[in-house]
Amino acid sequence: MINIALPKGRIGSKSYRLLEQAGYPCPEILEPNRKLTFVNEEKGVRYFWVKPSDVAIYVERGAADVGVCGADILREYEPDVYELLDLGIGRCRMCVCGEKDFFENPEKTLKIATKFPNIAGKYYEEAGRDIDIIKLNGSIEIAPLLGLSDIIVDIVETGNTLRENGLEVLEEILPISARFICNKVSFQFKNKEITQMRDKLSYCTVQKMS
Ligand SMILES: Nc1ncnc2c1ncn2[C@@H]1O[C@H](COP(=O)(O)OP(=O)(O)OP(=O)(O)O)[C@@H](O)[C@H]1O
Ligand SMILES: O=P(O)(O)OC[C@H]1O[C@H](OP(=O)(O)OP(=O)(O)O)[C@H](O)[C@@H]1O
Repeated sequence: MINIALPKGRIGSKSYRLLEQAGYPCPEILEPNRKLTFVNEEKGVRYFWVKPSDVAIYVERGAADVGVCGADILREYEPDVYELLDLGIGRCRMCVCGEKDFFENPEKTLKIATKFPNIAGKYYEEAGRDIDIIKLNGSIEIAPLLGLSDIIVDIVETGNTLRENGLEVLEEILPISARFICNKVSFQFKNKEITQMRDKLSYCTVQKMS
């Protein structure tokens, strides 16, 4: 049995559809609901729906063999897992954003609000910039408007949230998409099944792009 952790939320249904196309359906799953685990005995898979930021924890600790996780989470928490495939869904960008007329004073500590302190910290560390990171859990775009921070480091997809709040992208840090990840021990002991799943997913991903 292969245990698969899927993220609830934005990329949840898309991830499941890909797995379904790859030949791993669970008849009971229509949309994520209050039941959080689903088994398809015939195909030998068990799905779990968990918080997007928890997928990597389940996989790293072996509670799930494989999972679908955004590259933002992987770069932020750096879990000890294998990244087997870029699934090409959940595309967005990690960016530095600020007010349109933002002027950076290099003499002053730069205040940065973000959900991603590790990504933001590393980015500015490389530039040798003196920074103060303010960790928030959501509605990051409000921080510069209220003077809590000078800028933000956050995910940008359509850019609508930035526009609606009078902000813009100042710099792009990294492109993001969902990845198929795998527990290191499972990759050794369930190698045949997991490799087969990766290959079938890869085929579906390529088909989707062409
Ligand atoms: N506009 C977007 N905003 C945030 N994440 C996005 C966006 N577009 C794609 N993603 C991807 O979708 C993943 C899941 O995002 P989602 O918004 O469902 O969860 P979340 O609200 O960030 O998680 P949590 O509930 O744990 O706070 C992200 O990790 C990212 O890789
Ligand atoms: O470019 P866009 O398409 O507007 O998407 C980007 C927005 O979506 C995410 O927030 P989310 O909706 O997850 O809410 P949050 O404020 O609770 O993080 C992200 O943090 C941005 O605020």
